[in-house]
Amino acid sequence: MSITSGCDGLLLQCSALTLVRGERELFSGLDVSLRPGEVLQVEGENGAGKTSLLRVLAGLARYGYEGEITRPVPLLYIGHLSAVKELLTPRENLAWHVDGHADYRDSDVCAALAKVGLAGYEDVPSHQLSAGQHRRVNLARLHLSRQPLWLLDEPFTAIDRDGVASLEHLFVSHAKRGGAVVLTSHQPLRMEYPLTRLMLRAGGDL
Ligand SMILES: Nc1ncnc2c1ncn2[C@@H]1O[C@H](COP(=O)(O)OP(=O)(O)OP(=O)(O)O)[C@@H](O)[C@H]1O
Repeated sequence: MSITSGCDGLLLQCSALTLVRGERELFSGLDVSLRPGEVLQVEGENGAGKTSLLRVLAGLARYGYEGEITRPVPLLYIGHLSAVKELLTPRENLAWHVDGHADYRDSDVCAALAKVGLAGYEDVPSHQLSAGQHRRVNLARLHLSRQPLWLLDEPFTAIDRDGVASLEHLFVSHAKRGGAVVLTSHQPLRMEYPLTRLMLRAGGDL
């Protein structure tokens, strides 16, 4: 995969971001910029605004915020809730996500499922999968991704220790290829790669 960034080398930029949910201002004056090769971990206690921030950065929230956000490159957002359709199999779920990209083959889909440990589960109805296997179906999208920027909300939820290590390895590979990753997580990352950390504090302090 070759990755092209914006003209100033940025994959994402937001300036003076203020986020309001309900009656509460979650934070204000937040500046974030992502360059090729960066991994940013967003931290903070429950309710601090991590999911809200990622959704705004992904362009999924149309109101409730002020500030300027520039997204010069395609991005992949994977939220913390399961996007897996229960009536479809893992193979059908992934195929649905890449629908419209004629150059993805069924073998690519199966290879992505194998990389997240789901070889042999391709055609099992998704409602028969465990919580961690559901999560892995979602995360298999990373192996098919051509988007330079990944925004991942709690990617390690329900994932076992080996799965977490594989994901960390995948993030580092993506960053080394010139991509960037923003992820939320309550747990410390163990990857041997420079990490930028952003702590959100409930009440608005950054
Ligand atoms: N649609 C909404 N309307 C009103 N308030 C909301 C909405 N979505 C989120 N909130 C509130 O915004 C705050 C931040 O929520 P958010 O989900 O971004 O936090 P978080 O840091 O991701 O939390 P967690 O670690 O528990 O996942 C919470 O107080 C939540 O109740």
